[in-house]
Amino acid sequence: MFFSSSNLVKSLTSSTSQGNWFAGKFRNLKSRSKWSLYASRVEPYSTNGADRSYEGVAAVDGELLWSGRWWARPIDARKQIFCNRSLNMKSIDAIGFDMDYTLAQYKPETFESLAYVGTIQKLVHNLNYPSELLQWKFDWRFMVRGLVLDKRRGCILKMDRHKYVKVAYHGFRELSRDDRQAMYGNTLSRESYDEPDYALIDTLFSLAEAYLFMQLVDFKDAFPDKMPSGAYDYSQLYKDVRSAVDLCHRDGTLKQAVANDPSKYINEDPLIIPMLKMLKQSGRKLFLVTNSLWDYTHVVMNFLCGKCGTEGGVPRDDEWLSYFDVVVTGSAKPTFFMDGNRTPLFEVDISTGMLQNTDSGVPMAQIGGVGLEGVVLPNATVKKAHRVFQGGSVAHLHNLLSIEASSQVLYVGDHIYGDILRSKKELGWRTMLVVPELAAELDVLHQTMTIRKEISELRTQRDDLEDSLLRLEWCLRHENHTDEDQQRLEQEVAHLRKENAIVREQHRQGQRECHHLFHKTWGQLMKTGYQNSRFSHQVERFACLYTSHVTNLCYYSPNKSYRTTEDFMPHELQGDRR
Ligand SMILES: Nc1nc2c(ncn2[C@@H]2O[C@H](COP(=O)(O)O)[C@@H](O)[C@H]2O)c(=O)[nH]1
Ligand SMILES: [Mg+2]
Repeated sequence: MFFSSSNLVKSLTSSTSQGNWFAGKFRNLKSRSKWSLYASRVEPYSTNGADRSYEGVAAVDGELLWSGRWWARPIDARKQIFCNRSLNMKSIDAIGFDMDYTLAQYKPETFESLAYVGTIQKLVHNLNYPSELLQWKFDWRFMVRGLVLDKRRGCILKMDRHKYVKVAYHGFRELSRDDRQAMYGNTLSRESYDEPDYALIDTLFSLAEAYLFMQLVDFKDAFPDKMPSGAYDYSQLYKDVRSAVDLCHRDGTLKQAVANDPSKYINEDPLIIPMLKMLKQSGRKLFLVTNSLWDYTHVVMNFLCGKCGTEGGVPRDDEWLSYFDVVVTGSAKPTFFMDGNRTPLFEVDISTGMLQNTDSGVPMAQIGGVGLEGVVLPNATVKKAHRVFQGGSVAHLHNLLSIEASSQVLYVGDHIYGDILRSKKELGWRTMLVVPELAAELDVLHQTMTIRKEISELRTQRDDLEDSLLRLEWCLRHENHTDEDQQRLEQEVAHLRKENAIVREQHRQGQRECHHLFHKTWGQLMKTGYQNSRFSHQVERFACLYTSHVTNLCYYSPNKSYRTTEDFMPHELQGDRR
């Protein structure tokens, strides 16, 4: 027996008044102007490039560094370094950097478009895809990192940390909840959502190819007869796109264009040199490990660190090399980090690009490169002072840097798998992930603070309403009442059901709209509903630190002890509910 009749009446009265309160809240939230106000103020897409406009030119002389006059706490959230695993920088002897999308932030609107157009040209000219593809347009804002591409079904998915698919598109058509459930909802045979049937969109390099794949899926559905003979299924489309993209990276399509005009494709960053100087001054050894080859690395690093002004020209300048103790190009990460990797290490002659095998001493041409035209390499006088390598393994690197324990190394990269997961898992290096999308995400988080609080309150109200309803339904079914009480109960149950449906829908809609303020298709990068997204789950597991931009290191002492925020179990988040 749960209630006496008089208790029941009391509880009904309180439920009813709660219902009125909901109704008021509902009206309040129902006024769409509030949402539209936010919608109009918030850029609905996240952008890959963090907004750096607030930095100003003074940064060049170090004034904005943590040690400068302008240092202030708390640090602007967009510049903060967030900590998943405590890290005392005093124990770090060597700091390494990845180059592409870590030190060099590519401009998505130009660089990804270049990759998109180059890939289409290869599909049409090398793989017999119809020439009408050449007219296709690319929306560089559409795709985001963290999505999973289902090669067999031609779908793209966003999932939560438990690998439940929460948003799914086939081509550019969103799957209904029922279709999504039918395709991905079988809890008994949960997929790993990994290669070979799935591809993770975990680097910013993959956004253009994911977009193109979805376009091809729609195209194949609409015009199956127009596809080239081999493209009989979606997986084959994916393979073709992949090989076309791969070729763009290898044959100079992308790199020659960047070398011709770096400022068109790469954001300048006046804080790179102050950051490197500051870290070097602190006594740390600095190294660069990039998958890019020497000539391209020189172009990009020269642009970032050289004194080439804002015209986009790249005058000869070798100064960037002086900030690094060791530079490894063509590193073939993540294999570079693997235990037992026996890849030979070559020393690069930086003035000719020729390779010298460090074991046999036989000079040879750069492996894997096409030779970029118009790139001026350093002259022979500087080559003795700086050591640049190609290939090799982490064991070579540890030797070159005299590293005894891998926990003395911090590596900063952008690729969760290639840079972070392997170096952390295989080696135990400490890691920092650069997530440029974070800056825009933090902006929207800030702007939606009030609205998210209200949605969370609505969620609590929904749950309370549901509990009240379940309770009354139970009483109706299992207890004996006078006819009069029975009638009142039935009325109340009917009333609560209505209220519950309204609040439920209101909460669902509010949450959906709020998510779409982050990105109109995929929502918040780090969340799916109330759960962490698969992407943020990986960030949490493998990146000791994460931040929106590599030069945010400028705002902290190189001896800082980064400490994690407190973990919370659900029961600790009860607040004053007693
Ligand atoms: N051959 C391919 N190269 C690729 C692909 N995607 C990216 N890249 C190249 O890798 C490096 C990344 O450098 P890092 O500094 O981040 O280690 C850069 O040169 C890219 O062009 C690909 O699909 N195929
Ligand atoms: Mg990179």
